[in-house]
Amino acid sequence: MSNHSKSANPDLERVRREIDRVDRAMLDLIAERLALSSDVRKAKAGAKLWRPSREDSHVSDLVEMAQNTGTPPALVSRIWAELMSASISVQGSTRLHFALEGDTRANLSLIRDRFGGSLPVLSYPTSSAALAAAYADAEGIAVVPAPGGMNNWWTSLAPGGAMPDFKIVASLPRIGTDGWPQAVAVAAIDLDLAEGRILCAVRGQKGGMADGLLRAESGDLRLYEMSDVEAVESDSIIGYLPPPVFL
Ligand SMILES: C=C(O[C@@H]1C=C(C(=O)O)C=C[C@H]1O)C(=O)O
Repeated sequence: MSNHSKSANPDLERVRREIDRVDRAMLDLIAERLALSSDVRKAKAGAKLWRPSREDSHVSDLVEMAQNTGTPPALVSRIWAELMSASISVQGSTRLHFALEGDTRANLSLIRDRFGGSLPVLSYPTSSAALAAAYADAEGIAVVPAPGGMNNWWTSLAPGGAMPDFKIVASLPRIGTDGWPQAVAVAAIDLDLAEGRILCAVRGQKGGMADGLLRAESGDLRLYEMSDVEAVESDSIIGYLPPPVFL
């Protein structure tokens, strides 16, 4: 395209050429990153493609590195959400199955912030429908409202429930909150327990769990957030949320 301001504003032209140079370099780096993802796929050989704990700790490291340059954490999280989902979509057929109450537009933007725009998104009227669809899908991820209040779907993850190998594995939003998330992602993934929040479902503990933060209850089941893995019965663990990344 011709540019009439070319000679009129040499400073602007110079800066634009610099931006073009940076963008070309980024394009090459993106291609290089996507190519590495195909190598990861081969190396994984049958294991689950999506590793939320790797993604969250990676974004957390990047946010820390970006502190020196003033790049906003939310931007780092969103850009890498796009890059990582793109690499998963290159790798396989991961799909998101969501049921979120309230404003559809706000819910979709919550999902986009965590998963980017590359993965197929299917919506369902209820959390249990979204969970069932994700459960029946080999690489499915359910996105449902965080446990608490009327949200009792988590009881099916508890011992004796219908989906004992399903686990709560990620918080939405990923960053900007130190409290309980708005929504969580649930998938059949082995947990990598680290310095985060361990979620346990226990039955009939009337007195509560020492050091546990009660997050939800339904019938005689209670969901506690624990910080000490040593204090937890391993078969009560129904999820793990990474340490929050602050804005
Ligand atoms: C590439 C991998 O697979 C997925 C994609 C990632 C990425 O693009 O950085 C990170 C974690 C996984 O969800 C990996 O496990 O490293």
